[in-house]
Amino acid sequence: MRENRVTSKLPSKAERHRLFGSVDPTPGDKPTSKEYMSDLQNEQRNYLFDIEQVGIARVKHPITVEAGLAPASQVSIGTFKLTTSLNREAKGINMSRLTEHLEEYRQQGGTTDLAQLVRFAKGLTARMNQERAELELSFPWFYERRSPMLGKTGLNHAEGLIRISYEEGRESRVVVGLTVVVTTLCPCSKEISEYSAHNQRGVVTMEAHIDELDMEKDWKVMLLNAAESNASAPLHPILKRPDEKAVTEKAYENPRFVEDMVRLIAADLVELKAVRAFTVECRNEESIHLHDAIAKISYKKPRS
Ligand SMILES: Nc1nc2c(ncn2[C@@H]2O[C@H](COP(=O)(O)OP(=O)(O)OP(=O)(O)O)[C@@H](O)[C@H]2O)c(=O)[nH]1
Repeated sequence: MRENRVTSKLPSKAERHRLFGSVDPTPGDKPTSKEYMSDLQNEQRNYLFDIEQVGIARVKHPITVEAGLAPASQVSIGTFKLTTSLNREAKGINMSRLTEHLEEYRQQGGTTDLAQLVRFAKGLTARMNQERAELELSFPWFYERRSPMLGKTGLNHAEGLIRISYEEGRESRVVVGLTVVVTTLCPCSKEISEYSAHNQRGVVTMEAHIDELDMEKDWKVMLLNAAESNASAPLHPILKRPDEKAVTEKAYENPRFVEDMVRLIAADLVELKAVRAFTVECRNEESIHLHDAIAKISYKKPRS
C-alpha cells in the first residue's frame, strides 16, 4: 500500500470546500425577516385531533441537585422532556419557546426543587399559550455512602425522576421516582442449601405521586431508604475486609425474593404521609440464570 502523504501544496480552505462540493448561496425571493415569514405553526384550521403532548425530548442540561445526604448540592446532568397540549384548531406549537424557557430556568439557577419545577411548568403553559404542560426530568444523583465497619466514604448513585403535570385551575400532579440498586439473597436457595445462597444485584424502581411540595424531608432520601432498608443489603463504593464480612453476613441474615422486596417497600411507602400513590418494581439480575426475576406493585391510598 502506497505511503499516505500530501504530495503538493494544500489548496486554500475555501478551495478545499469547493473541491468537496460546497456552493455559493442561491439568491431567492423568500422573506428573511421574522415578521414577514410565514408562521405555519400558528395557522388556525380544523386539524382533526387534539394532541395530549407535543414538545421536545432527550434534552440534556446541567441541573443543580440539592439533597438531604452529602453532598448537599451537586451539578448533575438532567435529561428533560418538555411538552404541552395542542388543540385541534392549531397546526403546531412554537417549539423554540420550550428551550427558551429552559434557558431562562438555567439562568435563574435551575434546580430540582419541586416547587420551582411546578412554577416552571405553569410558566410553560403561559409562554406556549396552551392549557397543559408536562415536564419530565431524569438525572443521576450521587450520595455519600460510608462502609459499615470502617466508615470509608465513597459515592454511590441512584437515578432520580421528577414528572410534573400542570393544568391551569387544577392541582398540579407531582410524581417523584428513584431507581436504586441493592443486594438481594434468595430465601429458597438459603433454605435448601447446606451452605451458601445465590445472591445478586436487585434494581428497585419506585415512582410516588406526592402531594406536599414543601416536604419536611428530601424525597430522594425517603425513597432510597425505603429500597435499601428492606433489601438483603445496601451497596457500597468502598468495602475493606471487615466491611465485606459485615455486608455478606447481613445479606445472608435478610433473604429476599423479588416478591418480598416489593411488598416490604410498599409497606414503607404506605406509611409515608406525603405519598398519595406509588408503583414499586424490583428486578433481580439473577446470578444463577441468564434471565431476571421481576415483581411490581401499584398502590393508590384512599383519599383521606
Ligand atoms: N411545532 C413544530 N415545530 C417544529 C417541528 N420541527 C421543528 N420545529 C421547530 O420550529 C421552531 C421554529 O418555530 P417557532 O418556535 O414557532 O419559532 P418562531 O415562530 O420564530 O418563534 P416565536 O416568535 O416564539 O413564535 C424551530 O425551533 C424548530 O425546532 C415540528 O415537528 N413541530
